[in-house]
Amino acid sequence: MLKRPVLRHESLSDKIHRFRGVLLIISVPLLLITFLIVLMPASTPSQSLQEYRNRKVPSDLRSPKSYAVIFDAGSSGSRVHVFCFDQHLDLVPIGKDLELFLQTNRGLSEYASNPRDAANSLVSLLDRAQSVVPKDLRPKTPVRVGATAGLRALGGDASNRILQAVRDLLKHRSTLKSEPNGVAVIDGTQEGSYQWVTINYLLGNLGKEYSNTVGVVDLGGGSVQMAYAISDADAANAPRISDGEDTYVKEMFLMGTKYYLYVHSYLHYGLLASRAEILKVSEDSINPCILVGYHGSYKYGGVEYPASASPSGSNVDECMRVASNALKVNESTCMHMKCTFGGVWNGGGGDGQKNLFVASFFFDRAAEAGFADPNVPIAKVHPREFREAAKRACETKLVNAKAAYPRVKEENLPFLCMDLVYQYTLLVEGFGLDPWQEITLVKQVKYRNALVEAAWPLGSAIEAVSALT
Ligand SMILES: O=c1[nH]cnc2c1ncn2[C@@H]1O[C@H](COP(=O)(O)OP(=O)(O)O)[C@@H](O)[C@H]1O
Ligand SMILES: [Ca+2]
Repeated sequence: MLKRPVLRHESLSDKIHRFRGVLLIISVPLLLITFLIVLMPASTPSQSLQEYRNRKVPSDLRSPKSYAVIFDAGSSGSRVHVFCFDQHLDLVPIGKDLELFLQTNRGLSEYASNPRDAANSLVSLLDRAQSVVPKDLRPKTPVRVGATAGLRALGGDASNRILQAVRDLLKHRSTLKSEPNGVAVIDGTQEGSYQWVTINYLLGNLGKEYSNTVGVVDLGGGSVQMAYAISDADAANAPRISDGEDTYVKEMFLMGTKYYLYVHSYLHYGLLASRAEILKVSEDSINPCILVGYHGSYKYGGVEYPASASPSGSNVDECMRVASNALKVNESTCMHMKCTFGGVWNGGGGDGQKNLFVASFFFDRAAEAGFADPNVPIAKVHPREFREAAKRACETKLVNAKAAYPRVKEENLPFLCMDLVYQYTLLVEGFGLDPWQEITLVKQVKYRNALVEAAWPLGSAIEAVSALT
């Protein structure tokens, strides 16, 4: 035991001399720890997921449950997902469901000139999300806000001011744990790879060989992503990219397995953005994709495009020609072995792409057009069904459209032929799929007898939670 110091003035060197034994005992382990920290490689989030699954953490050292709150600030609406994981990184119920999922139908980018209103549009989602996380776990529960194509396209100052207002909101209105870069525009590559993780996690594919995983396509309002696992050899031969471009191949460690993911996101080619691209390439305001009887305009990203039907009505073949021009399928030069569209490498295909899970607007429009059952979360279809449905829609007059398509929202009716043609053209001419190949349209995936949204936030939650230990 240390002796009580006597009350007298000692010089620093006297003190060091007197406590040299203690100092030696303390400094040796400290030096050792410092040495280890310096030598340890910085772990990436995906590495930590592998470590998380492989490491045995004594259960008394960690709370048995970890929550994650993920906001998806999409171009056409904001959503919040709350997940709860056990120690094995399996989802456990929150109430009677496996996730809390809520949404608004106005994206943050629609409040471009008013960052405070943008942030306030998340208040009700935040309050509900926070209320399902037990109070004592809130300060340990990561909260992320990932903004996608809407803020990506808005860019610059306006986007930064909105993100800052959202950070302020989280700080003042919640006790959840903010991460340093937790409120941000996520890049398309991240969005695509999270979507791949979500679907393959829910299907129980993580940890299997790459050839037993499924590929994903996610058609949002502003952008569309494709992601699938490729072989080591294909990854090694992937085209080099120049500065400023997104890399094509992302390396991920998941459940003890290393994957090479081919990922690409096409900004301006989401379903709502594509309407603007299609209207831009038709010579005048007359467009062969618009239902006869419509004379008006289409507003996207703060710009208004004149949009009117041709007197002879919409026509599936002519509309396909315009859609194909909008995709620049044949126009741009392909510098790689094979391209999708716009000069983008196609990833080489292979086993990781043979099974495709196609999400978001593909499912919605197929259900609205009547060839996917809206009450079942998954539908197996063929790309040609989009063309067949398009043909029927293109032949419909606007006056009859409401009765023929009761599920379609009023504002989308004039564009139904355009949307279905675009979806077919994107799959077949853009991504090069065989019109007769079976694909799976997916809204939700069944996981332990409950349904979970087939969207990227779960992939982000898995990453956030695995980085906690
Ligand atoms: O959690 C989800 N579950 C099911 N569908 C979703 C979810 N999140 C987004 N979607 C689909 O994506 C469409 C809109 O895309 P979003 O607004 O996210 O555009 P973005 O991804 O281009 O930013 C929605 O209409 C819906 O079909
Ligand atoms: Ca989205």
